[in-house]
Amino acid sequence: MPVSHQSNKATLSHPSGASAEVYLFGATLTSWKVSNKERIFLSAEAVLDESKAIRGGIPLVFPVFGKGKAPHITASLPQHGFARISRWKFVNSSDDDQTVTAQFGLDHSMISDEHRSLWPFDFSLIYTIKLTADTIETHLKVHNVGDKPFDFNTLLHTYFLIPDESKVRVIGLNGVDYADKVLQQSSRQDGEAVIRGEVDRVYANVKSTDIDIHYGADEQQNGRGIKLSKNGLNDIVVWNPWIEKSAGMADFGDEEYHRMICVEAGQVAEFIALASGDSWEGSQVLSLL
Ligand SMILES: O=P(O)(O)OC[C@H]1O[C@H](O)[C@H](O)[C@@H](O)[C@@H]1O
Repeated sequence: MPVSHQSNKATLSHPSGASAEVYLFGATLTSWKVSNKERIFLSAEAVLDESKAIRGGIPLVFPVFGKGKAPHITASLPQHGFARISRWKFVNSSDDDQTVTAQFGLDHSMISDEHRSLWPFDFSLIYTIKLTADTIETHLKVHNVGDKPFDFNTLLHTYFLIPDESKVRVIGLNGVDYADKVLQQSSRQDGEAVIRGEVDRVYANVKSTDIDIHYGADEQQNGRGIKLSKNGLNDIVVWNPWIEKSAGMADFGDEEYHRMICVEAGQVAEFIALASGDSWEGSQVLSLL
């Protein structure tokens, strides 16, 4: 079966051997394997019992990035919103010669009463995952099905599994202005982004559609890296928690920062306003470099 189900997750299997795993909790993609190698980081300490957001994979940020700021209505929502901590439903699957597709859905009737009272809008999200022999696409559609407009942020918070954080290079951000959340200042990227300490940056309006994550280590064994191609998503967040933040996270191993980098495509620098009846779409395709 190209798409098989357990009570809490779906597995996509491509005839080439590529595969992906998606938990209904958050519609969090937790694994993407190509050539028998895992490409996505999932913490060994991740909590998978639906009591908190999954640490790793591709958590879906919606409708707010980080903590919302008063007086905006998202101010009382949990960090990164409710989509990643809500149970989605499986919508359907299909496959043809090239592609295995699975769709997941979340709407206002499915979130907790608390979240619905804090964010009282009628919305529908459709998350489509398309797996080919050597790529994976994750596509989000947001539909305002109510009679009031709403604002939202969204982000595909992708954790990449990398061989060595000290060697990774993120290319495609040169000359882009970013908010540095560690130094609490604005800067402009000069050349490639690297990890030499805690990094938490929001790059706004990234013109390049392609962001290349070069592993820079053991190419023979690991491959060169991953290309992230974004569509309809303006911003890129780069995050590595480094030593102290890692030690402070219960669901993240102290040394795991060596083996991950988050490069996250989304709409977070500004809210998107969605009028009644309107919809919005954004996606990314991951491929091997
Ligand atoms: O710990 P979480 O709520 O999952 O957030 C993890 C990280 O997400 C993003 O990358 C933010 O820019 C970071 O500031 C945040 O620490």
